[in-house]
Amino acid sequence: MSDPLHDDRGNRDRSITNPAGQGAPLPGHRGRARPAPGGPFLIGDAMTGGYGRGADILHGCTIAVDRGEIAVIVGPNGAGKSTAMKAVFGMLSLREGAVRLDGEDISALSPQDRVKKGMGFVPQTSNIFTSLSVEENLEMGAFIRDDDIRETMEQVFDLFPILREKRRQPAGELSGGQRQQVAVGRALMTKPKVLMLDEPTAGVSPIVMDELFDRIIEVARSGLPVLMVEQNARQALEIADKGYVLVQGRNAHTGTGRDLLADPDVRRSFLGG
Ligand SMILES: Nc1ncnc2c1ncn2[C@@H]1O[C@H](COP(=O)(O)OP(=O)(O)OP(=O)(O)O)[C@@H](O)[C@H]1O
Repeated sequence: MSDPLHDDRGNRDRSITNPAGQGAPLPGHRGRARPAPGGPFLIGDAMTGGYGRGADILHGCTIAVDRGEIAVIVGPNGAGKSTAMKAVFGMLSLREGAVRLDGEDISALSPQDRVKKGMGFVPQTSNIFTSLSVEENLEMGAFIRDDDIRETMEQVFDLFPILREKRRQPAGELSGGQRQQVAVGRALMTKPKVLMLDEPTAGVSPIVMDELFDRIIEVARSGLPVLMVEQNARQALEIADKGYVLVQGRNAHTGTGRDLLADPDVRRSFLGG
């Protein structure tokens, strides 16, 4: 049992405490997880709202992530998972509820201003520029910065070594899993304080999914909280410190990943028994 990432059943260790000396600090690194002084680090609190003038999609829905955590949002198709993420990122206006980042109410800010406040958001689709090279995509990711971005780019290449190898290739020529790495890397280029991922493993093979999850764990271990939506509920809950099951825009179940995986109700309704 010398591999720190696996337990004796071959499962990944879900704790995200940074083992001493392991790995270089990642973009947004803030050291070891500290307890939150006033509520979660990022919270979309009791959010109610929908798109434009349409009917409400979210009904008092709450999602949050704390420092040092991976929080995962799961639920059936159309449950409002992506909508909840978009609401936290400021892409739809809420009729009720609030979004707070590090204790500050940011509900009135535009998505771009939320990026400046430290949100890194990777949307589900159209999350890279296919005609630009990998390196150019990463440079575009740093658009809000006017300091030297080389160190951050090196950190992204350390996290995703294949991107260093393919840095001059058009991103559109990469495999699905590699494109997702570009998308996550782009978000990391802003040196965010929290990373939000909408279905980072959409359309990739189980092996690639596992690898992406490993990298996401590594990001979280570096001290950067990760809030993500996932279709692969069981696998995602296995790496989640906190899980939210949404149904029809409402919180149906909330708990640690482990608790939700063990909950007979959750198992029956969402995990196929
Ligand atoms: N841009 C939009 N304009 C209007 N309605 C939308 C828009 N995007 C999503 N919806 C509606 O909001 C509801 C929730 O969709 P959403 O994409 O948030 O669900 P989801 O849980 O992420 O589902 P999936 O797993 O299928 O992606 C659906 O009824 C959908 O039709």
